[in-house]
Order: sequence, then C-alpha cells, then structure tokens
Amino acid sequence: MVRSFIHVEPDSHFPLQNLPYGVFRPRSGGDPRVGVAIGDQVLDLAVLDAVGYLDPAEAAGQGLFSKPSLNALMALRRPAWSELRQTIRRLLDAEEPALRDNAVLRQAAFHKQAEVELLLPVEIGDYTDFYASRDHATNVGSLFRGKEQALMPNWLHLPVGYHGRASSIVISGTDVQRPLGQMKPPDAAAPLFGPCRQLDFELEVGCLIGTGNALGAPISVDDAEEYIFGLVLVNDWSARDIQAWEYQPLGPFLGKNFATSISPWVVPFEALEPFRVAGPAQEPKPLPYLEQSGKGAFDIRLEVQLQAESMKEAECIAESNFRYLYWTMAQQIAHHTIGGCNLRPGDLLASGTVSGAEKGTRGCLLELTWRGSDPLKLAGGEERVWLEDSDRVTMTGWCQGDGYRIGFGEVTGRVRPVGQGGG
Ligand SMILES: O=C(O)/C=C/C(=O)CC(=O)CC(=O)O
Ligand SMILES: [Ca+2]
Ligand SMILES: [Mg+2]
Repeated sequence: MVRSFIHVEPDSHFPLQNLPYGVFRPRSGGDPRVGVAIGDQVLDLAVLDAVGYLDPAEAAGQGLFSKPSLNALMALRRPAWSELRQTIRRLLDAEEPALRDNAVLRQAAFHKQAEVELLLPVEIGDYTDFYASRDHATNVGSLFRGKEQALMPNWLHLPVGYHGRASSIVISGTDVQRPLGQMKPPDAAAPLFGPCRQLDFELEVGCLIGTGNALGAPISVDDAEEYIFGLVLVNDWSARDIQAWEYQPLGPFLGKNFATSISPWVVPFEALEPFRVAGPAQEPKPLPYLEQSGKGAFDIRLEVQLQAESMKEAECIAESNFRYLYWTMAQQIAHHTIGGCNLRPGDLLASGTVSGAEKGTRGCLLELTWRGSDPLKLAGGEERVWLEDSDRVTMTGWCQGDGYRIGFGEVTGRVRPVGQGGG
C-alpha cells in the first residue's frame, strides 16, 4: 500500500488515498488559503504553488490556492482536478524526496490541524436538498400524512427535492440558534408563535458541483459524475413543528432555512471510486433520462452522535450508510438540469436524510423517536424526543478500505437557546 512520509494512523480519516481539500487560516494569523488534509496535518497548497512545486499542473501558477474558497479550483474541469490530485499525492509519497527532504519548505507548508481554523470551504451560490432515501420518505410520509399516503405517487419516478437556502449554510463548529416561528400543535385552536419545540437534525451527504452547465443545456445522467468536485457531510437542521404547519402546498420553508451545517473537508469524488456499489434496485424502471448505466451508489458509513450538556462523552444514536439511497447523485443532477436549469461551481446538492430500513439506521429524531412516541434513552438517564438547548450533534462518515479509511472528518454543532445573539 502506498504511504506518505507524513505519519498517518490506521484509523485516520486522511491517508494518502483521500487528500480532501479545505480552506484554513493558521491560528497564528494570515489570510485564508487552500490546504489538503494528511494525517493530523494540513498541507498549505498556496505555499507549494508559490515555489513552483505544483508545476506543470494546469491548476498551478494561477493563485487558485491563496483564495478564501475552493470555487476557482472547482470551476476547472475534472482532468485538472485529477492532475492536481496526482501531483499532491506524488509530493507526499514516502519515496519522493522533493518535499520530504526539504526541511525549510516542509516547515512552511505543514500545519497541525489543531493549530488552524477551518473555514467554510466553498462559496455556495445555490443549495438544493433532495429526499432520496426511500425509508426516510416512507417514514416521514407516514408520520406527517398517514400510512396510506406514505410515499407520494411521484416518489418512485423522480428524485423529489426543494430549493434550500444557501445564505444560512455554516461551517462545522458553529452554534445553531433554536429558531422562532409559527406552529400549530394538534390540540391548539389557533397557531402559536415562539421558540421551536421540535428541533431536529438530518444526516445527509452533500455533493458539491465543480464544473457548471450552461442555462438550457441539461447534463445527461451518464455524464453527471464528471461535474462532481467532491462530497461533504451535511446536517440539515429542521424545525419539525414549524415545518409541519407551513409545508403545504409548497414544501419546507422556515422549518429548514435557519441553519445547515457542513463538514470542512471536501473529499474528492475520485477518492470514492474504490467504494462504488450498486444502489437499491429501481422498480418501476425510471424514464430514460434518469436511467443510469453502471453502479451509482457509494459505500460510505455514517454515524450520528448526540451529547447533552450533562454527558461526559457523545453517544452514537444512529448508524447509516450512503448506499441506502434510492436515487443516485447522477440521477439527481440529471433531473435537476433536465428542464434547462444551470448548476454553477460551488452549488450544493444534498442527498436528503440518509435512513436505512432498521430502526438504528434512521437519520433524524423524527424517525428515531417516531415523532416523540418512542423517546431515546441516553447515558446518565438523559432522554430525548427532540433536541434540547446545549445539545451537541456530531456526524461522521468514512469509507472503510483494506487497512485505511477515506474519511469525512465530522460536522458538529451545538444548540443555542433563542435570543443569545448571532455568530
Ligand atoms: O415529506 C415531507 O413533507 C418532508 C420533507 C422533508 O423533511 C424534506 C427534507 O429535508 C428531505 C430530506 O432530508 O430527506
Ligand atoms: Ca433535508
Ligand atoms: Mg437546513
């Protein structure tokens, strides 16, 4: 197995096979710039580019890495991403002396991850959220509309989604303020206004678009993966009481626009190739524009941890897998653009809550507690139906290779009570 001269623990999320991109700022100061995670280090690509170490890659020499976002890099095409990735991989290889034996450059180019601040890596222009897990859609449908109408008649024919809100996407670690809103409990005669009482998380995977398409020029399902730059973890925080009252007939609005958290490291799509698998069988067969040849799902293990303020450590409350999704990322992209809609570099297409068939694989509290009828019992006697103030939700994910992991790191956030200011 290929190894780096940088030490990488076997359970590290960031071995040489991964090389995810992020935007960071050293805690000691300096401007935001682009880096790559390796073991517990960050490699500063702006430093490497400045000394010509990334030459002759197409991405080199253009100032792409001394920017506060990955967008300019994402706007290049797949061959350029692939070439850059190979260049970085070679420079980090244990057998390659160029960087390994240049102590002065190494000193300037590497930072401990613990000594940098990770920033929102992408300027996200548009955010779309799908609803691609059949188990999630069936469960939510049963809970919101009753068993008979669990899965809407369109669901097996197209990837259902809604246009989300990009402005409130925040980086992992940002506190999330409990939203205020309008809700109508079943026993109330009129709607109430106040802090959300049914705050939830949603375990999702986000697909970041690299290459865009022109307005009016759809992306075909079999070309769609060429447009994907990389993936992140997404927590689509949801106010279930606000959502349940407002959503008909146009779908989620304020119930989901107050915050969406993403993980800081963008895992290159190319790194996931060894973990490609077939997704669930699709019956009825989708219309030709959605029919994908080959396998379109990826085996990514996902976990949700919850930590109440009284708990010494976080407790795992759900284990799921990205491969459970019914609709693939390629199908989502093909559907999104079939009417002519243009995607732009940096757009986020989230998968929708990733739930599986077993109870412990459900990706949100709405399902895990069956809308409150089956509370979760946590360590130290804590019980949860919905999130309480100061609860911390952490999601993690990784592909398990033979002796290595392609990891996503984590997306974490803590619930802050209403009225404690911004930031
Ligand atoms: O079926 C409904 O009314 C509920 C929809 C959602 O909760 C939308 C959503 O965020 C989709 C998802 O995460 O899978
Ligand atoms: Ca969602
Ligand atoms: Mg959201």
